[in-house]
Amino acid sequence: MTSLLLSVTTGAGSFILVIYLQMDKDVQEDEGKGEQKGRRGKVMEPREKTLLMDAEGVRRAVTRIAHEMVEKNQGTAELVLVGIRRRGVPLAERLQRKINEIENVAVPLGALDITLYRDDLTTLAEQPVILKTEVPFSITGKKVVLVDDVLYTGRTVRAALDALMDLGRPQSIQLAVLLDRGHRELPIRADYVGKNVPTSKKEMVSVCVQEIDGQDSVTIQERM
Ligand SMILES: O=P(O)(O)OC[C@H]1O[C@H](OP(=O)(O)OP(=O)(O)O)[C@H](O)[C@@H]1O
Ligand SMILES: O=c1cc[nH]c(=O)[nH]1
Repeated sequence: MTSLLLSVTTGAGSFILVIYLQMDKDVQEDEGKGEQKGRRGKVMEPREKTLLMDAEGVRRAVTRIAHEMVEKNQGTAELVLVGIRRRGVPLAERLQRKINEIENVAVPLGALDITLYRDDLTTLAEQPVILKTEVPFSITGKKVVLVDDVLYTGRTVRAALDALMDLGRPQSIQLAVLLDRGHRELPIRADYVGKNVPTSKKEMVSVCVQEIDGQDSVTIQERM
């Protein structure tokens, strides 16, 4: 309850007038509890997560991309997969397994850490964690498919291209991502996309994979 104190002076003297203001019942009851309320007193959840892909959706996207890769490259000759750490790596492993199911061929698989190639390396507040780059085969002359979970500004992929070029001279480089959320800052596009999702820059997309996060999902929410 909110009250208003008014000092009133009349011919009969001065007195204090107390006016009690009636508020929306649900606002009134929750007053002082520190929760964020809407105009009608309802608790607002501006950072609510929305599910964009569940485990089944992720599985279907990986299966479709594997088929598209085989189709586009007319088989698996000279094809190699390189996942960008961290979540691009388990996705690349799944694509490798799927391609094996389709073509009965185990295409070579590598993992790339792009940290030292990031264009914001010198401005990072914390000491960056450098993970291992493991590409145990020559990429020279190969059709490399880079794999990552999210494509946003394109800066991670730019760094990955530089990291790859330091390893050899591929015949071509293609890009596969589970989710493309737009807002590119560089002239980069994906050859294979699990799902295109128009987003606002205020939003954050999170990909979870079983191997790292204990479940497969893609969610979107407002940034904190
Ligand atoms: O197109 P971009 O603007 O570069 O964004 C995409 C990258 O952002 C995420 O990685 P992040 O740098 O957040 O690190 P993470 O792999 O540890 O999640 C994601 O895994 C992509 O690699
Ligand atoms: O929303 C985003 C942007 C970059 N990287 C992500 O993983 N999510």
